[in-house]
Amino acid sequence: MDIQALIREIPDFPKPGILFKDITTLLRDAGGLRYTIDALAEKCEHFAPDFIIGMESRGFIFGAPLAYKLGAGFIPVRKPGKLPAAVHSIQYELEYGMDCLEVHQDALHPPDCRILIVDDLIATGGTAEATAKLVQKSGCQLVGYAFVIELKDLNGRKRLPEAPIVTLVQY
Ligand SMILES: O=P(O)(O)OC[C@H]1O[C@H](OP(=O)(O)OP(=O)(O)O)[C@H](O)[C@@H]1O
Ligand SMILES: Nc1ncnc2[nH]cnc12
Repeated sequence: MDIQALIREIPDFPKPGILFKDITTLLRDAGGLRYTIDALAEKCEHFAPDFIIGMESRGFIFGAPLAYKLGAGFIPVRKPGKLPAAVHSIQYELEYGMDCLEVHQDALHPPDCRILIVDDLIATGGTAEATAKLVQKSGCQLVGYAFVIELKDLNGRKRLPEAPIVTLVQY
């Protein structure tokens, strides 16, 4: 299936010069959504993750159903002030600004568990890099990354700590 045809492009959002890849048009297409989750599952099965870690908010949309399909648990990484228990925090740079991510301190265990990072899109790689640092700090095994979309010109994959990267659509 051509899922690229279901991803809408919006120029100058949220700032001038950014060509925004809008996944809402993919998500509302039942066949497109199912295909996307199934394709991610097929490409990620061999990672045999114990947990998928997904970043707020678009990482939740793909991370949770992928965890369900792979028989893994799901760990949310959230924007500041949203998680109720003690957190680890990390600051990171976006294609269009700075942000911070948090994860529950007691979520990443046992120390030898296998973690797959999942998000909708990799641009500069800042979000995934920050999440990888949270995983590595915990001592858990980072087994891979999976993204629906990769913006190749931004070279995000160069910033990621060593682990295989799966992407479905490249621009
Ligand atoms: O590779 P990067 O340059 O870090 O950019 C990619 C990140 O940017 C977007 O999230 P955003 O922070 O816009 O939040 P959202 O998911 O809540 O829309 C996207 O969902 C990725 O998480
Ligand atoms: N160009 C882009 N489109 C959609 N989400 C993004 N996150 C970072 N850059 C983005």
